[in-house]
Amino acid sequence: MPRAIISPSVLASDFGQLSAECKRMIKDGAEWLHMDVMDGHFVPNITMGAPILASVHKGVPGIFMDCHMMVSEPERWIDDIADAGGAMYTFHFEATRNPSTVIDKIHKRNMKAGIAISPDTPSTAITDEVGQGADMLLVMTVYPGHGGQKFIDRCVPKVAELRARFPEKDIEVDGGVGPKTVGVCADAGSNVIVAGTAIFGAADPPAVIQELKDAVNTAQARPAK
Ligand SMILES: O=C(CO)[C@@H](O)[C@H](O)COP(=O)(O)O
Repeated sequence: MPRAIISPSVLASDFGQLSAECKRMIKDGAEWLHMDVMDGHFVPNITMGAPILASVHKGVPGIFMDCHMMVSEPERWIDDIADAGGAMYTFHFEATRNPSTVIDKIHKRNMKAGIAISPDTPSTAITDEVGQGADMLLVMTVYPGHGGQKFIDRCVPKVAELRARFPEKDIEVDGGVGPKTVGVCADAGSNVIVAGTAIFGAADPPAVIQELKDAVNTAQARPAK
């Protein structure tokens, strides 16, 4: 089973202090930083693009930028994000007709490729071929576009379905995930946990990061049913 990874969503952070907040998260125990790139078209919100990512990459040595591309034309930004230092490029299944082509292009730029599904997309939309070609599968547990939303429970069985088909892949969950909801995600087989509000809004962020990691490690240590 892949290792536990906590990827704080910087959407909930103080954008003016982005590099400092990313540095703090790494010090507090985060493996990755989840960078929410929104284009105002695929989702009803605009956040940041390659120039900001490049600046964060420069200011935070060793950062693994887990770039969640909530954009309409995922192929269009691959070069820019690679040049900015992106490590993982996760695009939405709903935004392309050629997921395998997008995955190939991401790999050609030496980034890991993730494919995301929104709450209304079934996990079975990700074929065995597409899933095997990707490095990570992202199950959105809120509708993409904003931080601070309520976790949607009905998305959890999709994690289990994907874990059964892809035992070696990273499976990420994102949206409304925190100490109260991480357990069901980890039990279903998710090992990459994105949390924004739950970490950035906490009185003790390192404790929350540890709690999320423990939930994944505990679920993985349980004997298979
Ligand atoms: O991409 C998104 C939402 O579109 C997520 O990354 C959220 O930003 C996570 O924030 P919380 O739900 O944990 O506050």
